[in-house]
Amino acid sequence: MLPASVGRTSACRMASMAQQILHRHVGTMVTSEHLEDAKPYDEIPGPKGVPFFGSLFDYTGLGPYKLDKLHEATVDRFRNFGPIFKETLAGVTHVHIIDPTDVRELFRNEGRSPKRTPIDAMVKYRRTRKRHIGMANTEGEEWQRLRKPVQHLLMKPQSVYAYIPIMEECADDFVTLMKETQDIESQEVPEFNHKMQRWTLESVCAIVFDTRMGCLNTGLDNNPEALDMIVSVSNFFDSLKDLTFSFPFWKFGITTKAWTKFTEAQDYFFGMSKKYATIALDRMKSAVGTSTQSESEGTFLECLLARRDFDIDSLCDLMNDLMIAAVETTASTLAFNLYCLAKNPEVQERVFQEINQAIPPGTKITAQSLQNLPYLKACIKETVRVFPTVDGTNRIPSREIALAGYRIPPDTIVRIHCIAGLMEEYFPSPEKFKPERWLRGDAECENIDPYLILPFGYGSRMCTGRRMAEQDLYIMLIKIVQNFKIEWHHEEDMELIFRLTNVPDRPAQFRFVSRT
Ligand code: HEM
Repeated sequence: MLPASVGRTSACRMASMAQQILHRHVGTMVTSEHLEDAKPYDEIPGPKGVPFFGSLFDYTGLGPYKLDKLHEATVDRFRNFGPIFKETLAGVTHVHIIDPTDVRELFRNEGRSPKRTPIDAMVKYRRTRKRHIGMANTEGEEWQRLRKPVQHLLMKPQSVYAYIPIMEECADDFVTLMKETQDIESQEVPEFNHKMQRWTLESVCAIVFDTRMGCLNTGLDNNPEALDMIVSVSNFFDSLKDLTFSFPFWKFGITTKAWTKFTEAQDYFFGMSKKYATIALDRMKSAVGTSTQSESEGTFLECLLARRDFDIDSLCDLMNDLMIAAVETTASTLAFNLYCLAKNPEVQERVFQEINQAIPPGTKITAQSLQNLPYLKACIKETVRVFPTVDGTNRIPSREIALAGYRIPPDTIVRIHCIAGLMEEYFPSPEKFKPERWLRGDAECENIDPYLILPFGYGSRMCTGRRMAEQDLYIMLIKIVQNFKIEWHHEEDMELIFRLTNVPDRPAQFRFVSRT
């Protein structure tokens, strides 16, 4: 189930890397306090490359790697160069780290307003529309201002529990859609990848837009708004990929087909956000005096609208950012989870038994019942280890620090990888799908370094949607496992490919055998 390159390196290179890792854990730990002992930045190893382009050609047909198998290339780079390497691609240099000691050190030095690289195409689009570049792309005090209210509404467990009923409603509708569209003979659900995206879109909009869009209705033709939203989301991701992986004409103001698609999709999102924000605002105005209007009571949208420090356009951009960040990541994570359950029937059976006990058929999901699903949660963790939907994040330290024994000057882009779980140098028997290792009390669990696998990033700038995504996944998996036995009846395994995030490399055509 693991990518082919894992475990392919020579024994000699692996032994040397294992030695380095061991030395770094038990030997003198180089931290920023040890800056004076650290080697110069220029000595950080890495591929040589050519002027300006760097090692870009390694990822084209001319080189050893494939861009859509970026995680394999990165594993190989770490094996060749050790736990830190430096690489230039098209004029931009990144330092890459993987060792938890270095990851901890970097986050320890990230300061109150951690800096991360923005998505340039989104910044350009927002600037052409004379709007704010958005929380995920901004930094400093402005980032803090935008993040604070969202943090409160999306990261506090109590706030996220309040979304359980609406998430359950969406998950029930998704199962109904599956049943209505399932092919009787093959028991597959046609276009299942696309349907999973419709589910995440419906669920995130139900919370952020405060409305049920109807993306899970069978007869979408009668719902042009939902249809346009689905098409716009898909156009947005396709065009963002085109803009990222081809020559950036858009940076020079040249309009291409991809740029037009990209801007039209976002104009559509903005229009929709404005429509639903206005509806909520009108509702709040007409309710003045009859209900509480506060920053902590009401729906997600009402709480944000009640704040005086948010103008309506910034709020709409924030709604779009949340929707964009949620759709593909959560849908791919669901696909990989279903795949792991299908490939490991005994694990699936244990999940089924646990769900049956915690949430007997016919009962509603509650915050309390979600506490009683340790094995399901361990399964999700194990799936994310094997299939990291987001392969990492980055930070740009504002002062000089030392990582892996090298000096890192301020403003260097340091990429933190989330693929250590695929490497035997860091993770025991990585080829085994073993949720048990994440169960509290398990000897292996106690030894997993908390900085080894950070699928949602870390610190004050970690994923704002983490709790929401996890809760949505628990609920969706509960519903699917309650209703179906999931089977993978194809000869070939599912793998991940890089498309900005890591997504399944093939249609997620499972066989769903009804349990009723
Ligand atoms: C399985 C699903 C998801 C994964 C794996 C994921 C992963 C990530 C990661 C790795 C980051 C970077 C964090 C860092 O730099 O430390 C991030 C940022 C972010 N995510 Fe997620 N995410 C997921 C779902 C969601 C959802 C559902 C939402 C919204 C409802 C969301 C909203 C955001 C936002 C707004 C940021 C930028 C935060 C900031 O810059 O302050 N994500 N996500």
